This record gives sequence, structure tokens and C-alpha cells, in this order.
Amino acid sequence: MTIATTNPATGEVERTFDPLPEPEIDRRVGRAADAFRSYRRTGMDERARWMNAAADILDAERDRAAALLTREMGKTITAARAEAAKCAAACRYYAEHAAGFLADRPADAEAVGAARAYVRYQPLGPVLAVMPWNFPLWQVIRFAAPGLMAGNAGLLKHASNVPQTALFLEELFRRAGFPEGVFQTLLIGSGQVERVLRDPRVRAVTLTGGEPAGRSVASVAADELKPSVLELGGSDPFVVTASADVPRAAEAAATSRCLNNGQSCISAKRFIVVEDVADEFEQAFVERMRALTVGDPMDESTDVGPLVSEQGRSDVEDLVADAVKQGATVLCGGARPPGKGWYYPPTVVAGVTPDMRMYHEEVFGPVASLFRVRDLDEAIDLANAIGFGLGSNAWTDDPRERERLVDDMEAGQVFINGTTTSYPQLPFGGVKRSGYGRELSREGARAFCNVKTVWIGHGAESAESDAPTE
Ligand SMILES: O=CCCC(=O)O
Repeated sequence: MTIATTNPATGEVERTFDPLPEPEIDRRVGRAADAFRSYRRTGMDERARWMNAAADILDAERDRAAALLTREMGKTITAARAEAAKCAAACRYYAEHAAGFLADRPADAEAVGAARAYVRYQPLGPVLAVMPWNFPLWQVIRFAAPGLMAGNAGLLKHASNVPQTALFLEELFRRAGFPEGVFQTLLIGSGQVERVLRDPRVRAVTLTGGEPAGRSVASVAADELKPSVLELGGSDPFVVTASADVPRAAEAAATSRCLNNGQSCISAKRFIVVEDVADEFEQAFVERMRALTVGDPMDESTDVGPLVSEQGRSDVEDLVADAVKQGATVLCGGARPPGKGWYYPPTVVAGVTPDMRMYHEEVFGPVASLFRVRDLDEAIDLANAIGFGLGSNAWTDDPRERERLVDDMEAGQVFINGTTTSYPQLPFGGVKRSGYGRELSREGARAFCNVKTVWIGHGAESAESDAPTE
């Protein structure tokens, strides 16, 4: 894939970039390794100062960053501004909390026959981050804010269609004051990822993206015995029980499904409704999906902009066509509008069965599958019936139903009476084919750390303890 900015609203290629030649890739990896050696010795206060400066730049230049996102991948300008603001908040969160998350953790020295025992969290070194285009700032900050605060260096291989955002991120950390080489963008194709990951100077990898990319990066990481964190796709269930506030659920359903023009791994995609409230939900949901405004992503009144690419749109069309061919019914949307740009309308498909691709696969566009079930048991079985396990949503006002849903949904997160959202304060990640490892919160700060056990025996020196205390 060429490295280029192609505006999804017009289909026009606006800028192209040459991939870095191999000697330059090696030079940059070397620079990351050199930078890491001194950066790991910087203090938390200093790192926090730089991270807060990055947040200030993101706030001050929110409009510039947002316009870049909209032009490169088509999200609405309102969503793009919100993404930049969320990134600034995450930088501030880690500037404030990383020292606490990564402080030495005392252990019971007596139980292990030591004078002192504790755990120290130390950075691993340069970490390769392979990131997707759908939240081009946020997905990177989600790794970089905790990763850099922990003392690692970052090497970003961003999606080939968001090169200007990738360069903005490199510039962001440099301007914020992080030492040269601590965060670098590698403008490279996916074919060059293996070479970087096999480089002994690169110590770990994090990937957010699709299953094939995840599988290939994970197998190279396994072969090299390097730690990896994978956040892959999702086809999140959205269960509505008989006790739910149906109008609220329907409103949230449409918002979630069309989030980021329908291109979010944690959008609700499969709407599973208990039959007592199925008619009411269907009517309200379809009405809200129809009411969304599709159009120019630079226009503030637009709810749903174009899909990222021509291929992205035809992938969605193929899934809908396959379902319809096998007997599913389109309740709204379902056909591309005429004209330029890769637009696709909010669509609801009913009667989806296991023979259809849409039942199992992630639809990366504003298309909902709507299912009717008898009761909560059937709803949970259907929610868990596929390979993904990223987020999950359920709507209920019954405490016993709530507990069952919390216990039985096979997902990295369960949101009750709300829709799956990533917050710096909460761990984020999936189970099953949605990946492994966790980002954000305390877990994200420790994801790329050597959890080093320190055991100090009895002796004259160890009596002068400077070890952490409970
Ligand atoms: O696309 C998946 C991640 C979305 C998010 O973190 O909000």
C-alpha cells in the first residue's frame, strides 16, 4: 500500500510519501536504542513535565490536528476535535499518575527470608507500535503516554493512509521536550514491520488492528520471544432486556453503531433484543439510524462522514449483499449514495443467521445486525457465540440480570446501561480473537515493564534500608 493522504470525502490523493530506505530505518532504530539508554534514567517529574507539555500542544493546536484527521481518514470534524481533547486528557492523566503506578511495590521480606524485598517496574527499551487509522491520534497516545512515562522509547509504524498524523505525533513529542529519539515515526510499509521487530534493539511490540496483522506480528514476536500486546477487532453485542429503558437504549445504539462513521472496534455491532421489547426497540432504533445526517465530514452538522476508502466501502457492501442473498432484510439504508466520496448510510439488517458472513465478521461501517431472542439466556449465548470478545453492552434495570451479564459476557469489558468507551482510568483490551494484554490505567503503564523482583539478604548494608515500606 502506498503511503499517502487520500481524502475519503473526495477520493483525491492529496500527498504521497516515499517509504524510508532500509539504512534510514536502521539508523532510527539505533537512535531509539541510544536515546533509551539515557532516557530511562530521567526522573518521573521531568517526564511528567514533557507529557503535560504534549497535552498543552494538543489543546492549543486542536483544530489543526482535527483537520488533519478528517482529511486523512474522514471522521467528522467534531469527532476529530473530541479525539484530540481526549489525547490531551490522557497525557495529563499519565503525567499525574504514572509515578504512583510504577513506584516500587513492597513485598513481605520476612516471608522470603530477606532483609528487604520489593518489586521494581523498569522500562524494556524501544517498543514498536503498529497502529491503525481509525483513531489515528488516540490509538498512538494510548500506547505512548503510559509507555514513555514508564521510560520506554517508541517507534511508530502507523497505517499507510495517515502519514501526516504520524508525522504530527513525532513532532508533538519532540516539541514537548522529550529527548531526540524517544519517540519516532517510521514511514514504512507493512512489509518492513518484520525487519524492525526482529531487530534485537527493539524489545517489544504493541499492535492495534485487524486479525491478520495481529496474527502475523504476534508470530514474529513469539519467534523472537518478545512481549506483545494485541488489540484486534470486535463485533460487540448490545443486549436489550425486557426491563431496559428502551428509548435510551435505542438512542445509544444508533450513536454507538455510527461512532467514527461506523469504524470503531468497540462500536456495538450486534443488537440482541429480548422479544417482549423487540418491536419497540426496532422501531426506535431504525428511526434514529434514519435520522442521522450523512455528509461532508468538515461540516459541523454531519453525524456520519465517509468510510475510509473505496475498499472499506466495498467490504461493507459485500457483507450486506451476502446477508441479503441468504434471506436477511434491510430495514433502513443498505445502498451507497451517488456522487464522489466513500459514503455509506446507517443501515439496519434483520434476520441475520450463522450462515451469513455478517454473523461472524466485524462490519467496519455503520451497519447493525438486529437479532430477536426469547430471554436473557438466549441473549447471552448469542452474544458469546462468535470469536470476538472485545467490548460488550447491555441494557437492564434488573439487578439480577445485571449480575448475570457482568459475569457471563465473554469480553474484555462490559458496559451496563452505557456504551463501551475507552477511558485512561480503566483497563482496555479483549479476550478470545480480540487480542490479549491490556492498555490504559495501571495495566497500561506496566504493560512494557520488566517487573523486577528485588531480594536483599541480611547484612550490614541492608540494615540501612531505603526500600519501600507498606
Ligand atoms: O477502535 C477501537 C478503539 C476505540 C477507542 O479506544 O475508543
